[in-house]
Amino acid sequence: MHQVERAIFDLRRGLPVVVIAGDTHVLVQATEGTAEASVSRLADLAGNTPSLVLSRHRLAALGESDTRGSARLPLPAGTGRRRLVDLAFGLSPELALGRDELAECRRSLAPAQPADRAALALMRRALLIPAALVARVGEAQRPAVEARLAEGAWLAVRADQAERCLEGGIGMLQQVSEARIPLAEAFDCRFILFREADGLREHVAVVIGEPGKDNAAVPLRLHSACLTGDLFGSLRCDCGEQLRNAVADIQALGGGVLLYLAQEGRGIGLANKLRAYTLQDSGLDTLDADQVLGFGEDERHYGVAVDILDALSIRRVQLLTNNPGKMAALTEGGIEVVERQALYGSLNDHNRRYLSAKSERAGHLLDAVFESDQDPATGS
Ligand SMILES: Nc1nc2c(ncn2[C@@H]2O[C@H](COP(=O)(O)OP(=O)(O)OP(=O)(O)O)[C@@H](O)[C@H]2O)c(=O)[nH]1
Ligand SMILES: [Zn+2]
Repeated sequence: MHQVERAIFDLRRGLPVVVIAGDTHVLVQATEGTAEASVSRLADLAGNTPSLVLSRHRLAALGESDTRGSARLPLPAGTGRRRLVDLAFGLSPELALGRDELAECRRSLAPAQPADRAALALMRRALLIPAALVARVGEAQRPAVEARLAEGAWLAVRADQAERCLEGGIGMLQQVSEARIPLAEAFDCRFILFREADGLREHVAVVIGEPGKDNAAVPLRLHSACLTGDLFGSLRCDCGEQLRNAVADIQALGGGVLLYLAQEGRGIGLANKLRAYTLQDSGLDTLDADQVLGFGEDERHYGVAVDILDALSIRRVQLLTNNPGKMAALTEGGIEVVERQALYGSLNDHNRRYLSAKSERAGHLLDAVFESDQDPATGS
């Protein structure tokens, strides 16, 4: 997997990487941050017309609703940066491209090959827009590509390894360091830092008190990072309040654990969350905005949380959440969720639409938040 990690860095820097599937070498490059002439440059390097690999969520946003997987769209020669962005993550591709051209694009879609799926997995892991420029390397260009690999200018990764990069290195989490940190809401706290095998992401377990002493279910909060809400108190979400309430609730329950997970923006990363916010300002809700960018409604994987709980010898929990998906993920990972405790922030004019989309479309258990909102006795 070492090559895969290095490839992720190259892709984030805008360099091409070579994905090898069987006998085929495919040049892969990120779509975001591409230069005007990227498509023709890639065509020259590979000796073949590049395609754009789009996720099934982006395809759905383009009106291709019956697709089951990602697909590859051949790009006309001379496709420029603007057109690439319109196709990969533009808000109104039918306006930008025109209805007929969009229909033509949809007709020319081809099912994704292993190298294409590997390219998309790399983009996701790199927290880039999940759309990839790909070009199959022709026979004539192969020696030049191999020369660049040999001199270390480019990296090569195997498609099957790259496809697995989203799984993380299961069971390879490293417990790195820890310290006592008293918090305003809970004095007796230890912060324990865990690093994923590839060194790309770090997660923190905040252990409050001495949980699990008496074999009781451990009060547990899985909290996905939200820089804007947790740190700055953004009113667009309820994360900051939930974070502080979770610490206070765990303390009141006699101690437990809060996992602060590096899953900014439900796993799409801060750059994409900011893009999604801008899309929401033009009328989309939180799920549709992520879909325009090519993401599913929730891109988080909780394998890392299960690994941390294993490292802390926690098997039975009382989970503080409104998200049934978190309960299911823990159960699937072999953790017994004995009980759920709701955990709310408060409603305001800026987060109302966000919370109602989570409640109505993503199945989060937030009825109580909206009921109290409508209750005249509360004055809100
Ligand atoms: N993509 C995206 N992510 C968002 C948006 N608003 C908040 N988030 C992210 O959503 C995540 C919320 O995390 P949590 O509060 O742990 O999880 P949850 O799914 O709301 O579930 P519970 O709070 O446990 O009920 C954080 O990673 C935020 O950064 C948004 O509009 N778009
Ligand atoms: Zn938030």
